[in-house]
Amino acid sequence: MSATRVLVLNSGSSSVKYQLLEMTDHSRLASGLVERIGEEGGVADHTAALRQVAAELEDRGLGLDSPELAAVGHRVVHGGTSFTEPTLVTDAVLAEIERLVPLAPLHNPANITGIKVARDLRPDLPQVAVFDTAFHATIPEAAARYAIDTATADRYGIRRYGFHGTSHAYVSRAAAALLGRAPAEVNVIVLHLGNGASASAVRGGVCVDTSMGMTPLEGLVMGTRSGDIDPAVVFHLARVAGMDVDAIDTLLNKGSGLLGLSGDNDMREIGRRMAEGDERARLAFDVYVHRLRRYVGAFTAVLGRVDAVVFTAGVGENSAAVRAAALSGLEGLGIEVDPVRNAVRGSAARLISAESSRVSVAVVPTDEELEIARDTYALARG
Ligand SMILES: Nc1ncnc2c1ncn2[C@@H]1O[C@H](COP(=O)(O)OP(=O)(O)O)[C@@H](O)[C@H]1O
Ligand SMILES: CC(=O)OP(=O)(O)O
Ligand SMILES: [Mg+2]
Repeated sequence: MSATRVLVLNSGSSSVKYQLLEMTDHSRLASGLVERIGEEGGVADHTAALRQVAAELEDRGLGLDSPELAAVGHRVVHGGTSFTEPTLVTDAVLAEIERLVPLAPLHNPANITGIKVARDLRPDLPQVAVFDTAFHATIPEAAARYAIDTATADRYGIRRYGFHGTSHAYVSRAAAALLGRAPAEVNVIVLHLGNGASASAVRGGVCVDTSMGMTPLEGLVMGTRSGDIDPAVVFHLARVAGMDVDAIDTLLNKGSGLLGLSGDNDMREIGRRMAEGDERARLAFDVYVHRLRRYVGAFTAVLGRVDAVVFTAGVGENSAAVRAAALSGLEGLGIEVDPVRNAVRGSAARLISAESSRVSVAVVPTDEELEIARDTYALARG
């Protein structure tokens, strides 16, 4: 029996998502989610969560001991400058991912635990790390550098890395396919709007800019993260409000964004409240879409010529209101959304631009797990 299956593990700060994929036809054999890790009513920690994943697969006759399993692919959020491609995990690779923990304290520790548990269960199996940052490694220095002292920046790894790379890679390719063209021929702005959110500018299949920075805090307004903010706000909160660094970190990462503005981090809830005339919800929505429009303008300038603006992830795939509002008034940039097409719901990649729009506007469902599985399988097969 040949091994043609890949298990994908996406360990987040408080959840573990998994998918088991058959790579000959890309069918999904199993998928699931363990939530509320470390919270009341949830499992104790990531080790317990991963053991639960293994047990769930075992119960369905799809356990990690299956000879059909070719490899395990792990989403690793931060690869720093060390990892720009999917990488077979060795002790040295694991040590380097650990060294990068200060750059992604919420994410990398969970990813490391996932790798260790899977390796303990199947030491003979290739474990592959697929990095959120890798697709952004092509961003030129002019866009990746922050304008701070170069020696300090280099010493502490301070630069733009970018995240959600597997999604930006998958979606920019799928958008080219939707336009019936090769990725090398098209310039695309991808708007990945999930709980975390980021925009990227992709020129001919190569990423040239992105909104997230050294960490996943910069850029767009997110569910609980502020996105762009004057860095002096941090000094002000420390000096005037007397907050310590950890409290400010928590405020900006977990208590800001839609949640901070309105009390709700879920765009569906914002929509419901807006329909009832709730002004805080309206303001949160307006701040969210204003930031999006700003990045579309900026990345239009970065790319020079834009063939498509593409919406993806939970909000991007489902919220016609966000899509319409974010791109309203951009006729001058050749961007026009067709209201009827935009209102159509569905799970397929689709165009929502008007006939007269110079730039195509599309909705393309993302599939980070499939992208990770493909990268993993390619590497495991050698
Ligand atoms: N029908 C919908 N309308 C508006 N927003 C939606 C809808 N369905 C899901 N969302 C939003 O998608 C977000 C989650 O996106 P998702 O890509 O699943 O997140 P994650 O980053 O956790 O993978 C939620 O905050 C939710 O507000
Ligand atoms: C990097 C990042 O923001 O990931 P997520 O959207 O899963 O929080
Ligand atoms: Mg997601």
